[in-house]
Amino acid sequence: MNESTTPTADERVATTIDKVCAVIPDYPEPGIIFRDLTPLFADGAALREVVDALLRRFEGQFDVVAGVEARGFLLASAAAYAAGVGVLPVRKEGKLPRETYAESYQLEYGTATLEIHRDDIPAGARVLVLDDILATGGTLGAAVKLVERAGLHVAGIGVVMELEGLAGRSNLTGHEVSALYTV
Ligand SMILES: O=P(O)(O)OC[C@H]1O[C@H](OP(=O)(O)OP(=O)(O)O)[C@H](O)[C@@H]1O
Ligand SMILES: Nc1ncnc2[nH]cnc12
Repeated sequence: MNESTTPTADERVATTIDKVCAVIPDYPEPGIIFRDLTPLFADGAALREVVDALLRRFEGQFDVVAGVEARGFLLASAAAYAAGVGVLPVRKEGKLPRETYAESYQLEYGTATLEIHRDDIPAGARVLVLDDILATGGTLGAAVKLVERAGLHVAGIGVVMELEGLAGRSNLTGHEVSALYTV
């Protein structure tokens, strides 16, 4: 908390996230503490608060918003609409019909591959990459590599929640990473 008694916008958004996030032990497998943000997405005021907070941190620094399938799509399309820019969908493998770049990665509970179309966004565009959670950073690390392989510039990375103990930032060195809430 800051020194005055009035919480800042960032403190308020962190309180909102803390209040609405559901914590599910042993999902999807034993030993994982799953942080479920669907109650946040279901709450119009909370959704607006987090999207506005993410946009505030990167105002004027991006031309397009990338969202990582699936939960990142919810944030990216809302943010892109509010900022008046387009969306770059970073998809799980096998969903995009034209030529793609692909990157495989590990996450807290498995492995996967992400893809983007090679030519959806003009080279040189500044991309804000959004997702709900930064855990090991495997997912966002792969998304960043894809954006760069497409000749685009990563303007920054925004997440609602960072699971600090998993050191995901180590997969994202050299990039500005902003988390609204850290646990
Ligand atoms: O930092 P990491 O260890 O890579 O984990 C974070 C990723 O895990 C979750 O996605 P998930 O792959 O479960 O897919 P979903 O969005 O389709 O549920 C989450 O939405 C992030 O994208
Ligand atoms: N612990 C976790 N909770 C929710 N989503 C995740 N993605 C990776 N790890 C996660």
